[in-house]
Amino acid sequence: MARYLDCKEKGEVRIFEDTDELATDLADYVADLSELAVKEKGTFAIALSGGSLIGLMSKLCEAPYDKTVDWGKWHVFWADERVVAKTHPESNYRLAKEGLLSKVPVVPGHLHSINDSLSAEEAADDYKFAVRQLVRTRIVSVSDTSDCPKFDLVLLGLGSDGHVASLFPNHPALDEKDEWVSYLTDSPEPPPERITFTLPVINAAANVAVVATGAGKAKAVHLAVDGPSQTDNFQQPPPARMIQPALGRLVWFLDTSAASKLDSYEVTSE
Ligand SMILES: O=C1O[C@H](COP(=O)(O)O)[C@@H](O)[C@H](O)[C@H]1O
Repeated sequence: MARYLDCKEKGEVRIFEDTDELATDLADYVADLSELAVKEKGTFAIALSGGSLIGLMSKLCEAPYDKTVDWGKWHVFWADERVVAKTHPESNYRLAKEGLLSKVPVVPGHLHSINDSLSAEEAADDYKFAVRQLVRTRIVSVSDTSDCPKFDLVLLGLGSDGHVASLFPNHPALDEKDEWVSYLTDSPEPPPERITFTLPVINAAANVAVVATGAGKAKAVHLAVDGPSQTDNFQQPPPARMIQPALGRLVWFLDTSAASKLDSYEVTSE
């Protein structure tokens, strides 16, 4: 049975007994947002991350979602990508293609992956240009408060160091205020070359979900949701704590292990 915790500042926190229950709720959540966006504007612009998130989305390939989701209206982006060939084992595109996108009828031309023949810097510029074209043609909405794209949903994983997308603790990419896409050549986790949506873009989304499972993520979840204490001595809040959609809705999907160090929420329903 899932527990739902609510906090005005840090969004809704959903805690599940196991990853199977989490995956079922996550599939419902994505399918509902897809239906709403398609009804309202004719497309669903979703940004995926890599890592364990993709395995947790696998129920979307199964009944009823394989038939009920309007896959033809999906436009898929990557919140972060490793600057490697699309066939490389570290490619987030490859992970999503193999684990999800090759199993559902998404239109191949609606998969907005990076140009993997460019350098990290060029790939970031190129991706920003590609997103800009899709904002111009209204495939992706525009934020009500800035010139940023407003994705219908940005799905994020969470690193045990608190990173989201490829926004790592104390990295200068976290300070980016103007660019939509940043590049890294010094990622603390391999591979070193990556591109990532910046905080202004993630925080302009209509919906952001952070998905984390396992005890290895518990400290990062606590620091992101409850916030660091003074004794934690952080130069800067962990990246996941900086996910604060301006007008959008933030939902955390956690299993009990990842939620086990949370301290500051009151259970509102069961
Ligand atoms: O490097 C990355 O890590 C995060 C977290 O991955 P996980 O396997 O620990 O869930 C992921 O969200 C991000 O997209 C990826 O590039």
